[in-house]
Amino acid sequence: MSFALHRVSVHYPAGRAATAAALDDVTLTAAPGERIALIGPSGAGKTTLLSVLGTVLAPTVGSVELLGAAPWRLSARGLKQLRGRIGTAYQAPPIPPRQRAVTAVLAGRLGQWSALQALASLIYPRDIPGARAALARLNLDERLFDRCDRLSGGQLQRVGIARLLYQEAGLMLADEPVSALDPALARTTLEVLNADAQARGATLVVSLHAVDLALECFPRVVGVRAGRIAFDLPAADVSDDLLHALYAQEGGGLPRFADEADQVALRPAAPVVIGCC
Ligand SMILES: Nc1ncnc2c1ncn2[C@@H]1O[C@H](COP(=O)(O)OP(=O)(O)OP(=O)(O)O)[C@@H](O)[C@H]1O
Repeated sequence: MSFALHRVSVHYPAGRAATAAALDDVTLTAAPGERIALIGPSGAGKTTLLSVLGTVLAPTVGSVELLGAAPWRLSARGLKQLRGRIGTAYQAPPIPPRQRAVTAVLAGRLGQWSALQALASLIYPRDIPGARAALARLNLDERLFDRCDRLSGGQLQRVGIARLLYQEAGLMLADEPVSALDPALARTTLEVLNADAQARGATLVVSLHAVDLALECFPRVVGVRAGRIAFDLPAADVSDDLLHALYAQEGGGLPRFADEADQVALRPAAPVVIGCC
């Protein structure tokens, strides 16, 4: 098993009532190599779920197993090692503004390097060809030595994804990783992530605002609503009715990347041609 969440609930310490748990009794498992899209309305709990999978958050209730380990029973050293095997790409990558793209990408392996190696790499990047290759997969290698505060939002997202690729984690997580990219680039980028996970047998879990990208690019789609799993299905089995129920509170429109004019027919009548993944 790549991960197993059993009856996991998360209550943020801000003093919310028990009925407003960010995650509410969630059970979810994935085998190695599975590629999963998380979809659901704003506030549904997608980021919270990814935070539990990334060991950023411990559940208030329930058990978590990640890559064969129970993270919250590990020693500090064991937890650090586990975190080195789990990678996350963020919508707004937490990269120091003055950091160069090469250093930001190499940071993907900080958890796998000794403190000395990590420190030395901050002074002189220790694997420039590796960073260049990761950026090249996203057509960004010409920005290798650029400072991150001189990149656009979309370029910065791709640096964050290059860092995830460079890490070669067994469990790859991404929270809205292509929100700043145009549709064509978003699809290509998701294709790269999927291909990487497939080639290495890694598990990939990606939250997406755009339902059409989720259905086109991922074999398994998990709908999250009000902190619960609304459905967990092969993409081909996700019906328009399920999607409209998932997004009912959003006024009926389904969030998608493709042209906004076509809000009604989310799914083509014929099977989706997966130009993506
Ligand atoms: N740090 C926090 N403190 C208190 N409540 C929080 C915190 N982070 C999230 N929440 C609440 O937890 C619930 C789930 O939030 P979460 O960010 O996981 O949803 P999401 O599905 O990722 O939303 P979005 O698509 O808008 O990013 C929401 O009700 C949110 O208000």
